[in-house]
Amino acid sequence: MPNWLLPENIADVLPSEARKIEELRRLLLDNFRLYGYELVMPPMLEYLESLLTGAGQDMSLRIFKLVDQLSGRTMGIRADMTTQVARIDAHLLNRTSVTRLCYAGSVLHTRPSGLHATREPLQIGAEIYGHKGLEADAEIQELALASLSLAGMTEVRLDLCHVGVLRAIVENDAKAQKRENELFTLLESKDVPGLRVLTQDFDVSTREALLVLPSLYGDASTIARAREVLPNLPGIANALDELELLSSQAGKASVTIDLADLRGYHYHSGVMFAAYVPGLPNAVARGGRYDHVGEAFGRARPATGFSMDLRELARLLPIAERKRAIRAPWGTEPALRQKIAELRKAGEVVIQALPGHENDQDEFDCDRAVVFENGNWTLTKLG
Ligand SMILES: N[C@@H](Cc1c[nH]c[nH+]1)C(=O)O
Repeated sequence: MPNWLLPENIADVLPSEARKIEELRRLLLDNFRLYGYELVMPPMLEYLESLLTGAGQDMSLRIFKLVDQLSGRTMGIRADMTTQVARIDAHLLNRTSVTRLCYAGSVLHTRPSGLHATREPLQIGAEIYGHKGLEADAEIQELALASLSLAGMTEVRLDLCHVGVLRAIVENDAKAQKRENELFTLLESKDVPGLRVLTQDFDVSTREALLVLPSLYGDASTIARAREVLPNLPGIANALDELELLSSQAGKASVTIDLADLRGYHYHSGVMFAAYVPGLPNAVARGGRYDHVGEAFGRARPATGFSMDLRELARLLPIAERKRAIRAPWGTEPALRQKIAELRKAGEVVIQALPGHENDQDEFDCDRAVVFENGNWTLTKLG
């Protein structure tokens, strides 16, 4: 095998793509800042226990593991930055007020999350800690949609669901409680025959509610349908109220309610959303409430947030136009160097041609040049 081959679902990012990704990263982080989010940079790897704290069991399967030569302990490479940021909020910042944090960095997945998905997403996201009301969820939803709009996505579908519905159904039935994880898996894949088998000895009302969940899918009117067919439990009513409010605040995005869509990491505790755009089978952004992660770190803090993969998002954007640039000769003469410095200070790309490579500026469109004319270095247009 040639030694320049990369592992499956791992890829280099070449110049034009890298530029799109980087421009998007700056645009989104700058926008997060306008909403008051502070940037944090958690480490690429940590002790495994810490990465697993508060995260669902599926997280362990997603994490690459290695041994720390200094401590002999097992370390993991992060598969998701959200729980790392929750750790920062819980332990390092120790604030009692509302804290808004954002981040951007590579994560690694042992397996790709979709057919053509990369195993090294470039995750960018924002999280709010310290507010348990729906207002924080609404802000996160707005920020996620604003981010997609900034990235040029005009057609967005927002799938909303709520862990509270399943939790309320299951809490009522001791047998169902013991099988909660299996229920999650079957509901995620909408495996109704599997659900029928698993729920055989559950309470009749629990069973009926669980079997109807996969069919509670569709536009916002699904909420009214759910109120009719699901048991009248306070947890369910509350979850449906929350979904109703958020679906009314989705702006131009088209809203779909899917009460069985509990995909993603199993740390979410309330409303969850996934955003889809044409051309991408996997969700382009995911988010939701996860109030118990901070608790697992020893400091209960309500939390909600969203994240997305910049690589996936950038793939959907048109190829960036070649940037205009200025060609300059290579030289050490002070007047030439000063002219070049001035142009760069003014934001121009100036590429000094190395001797013998005068026409090698693939990435750039050199439409001007610095030339020596009448005793001065001046700028001239190239035809
Ligand atoms: N990190 C989660 C989404 C999320 C961010 N904050 C809360 N939820 C994911 O990638 O699925």
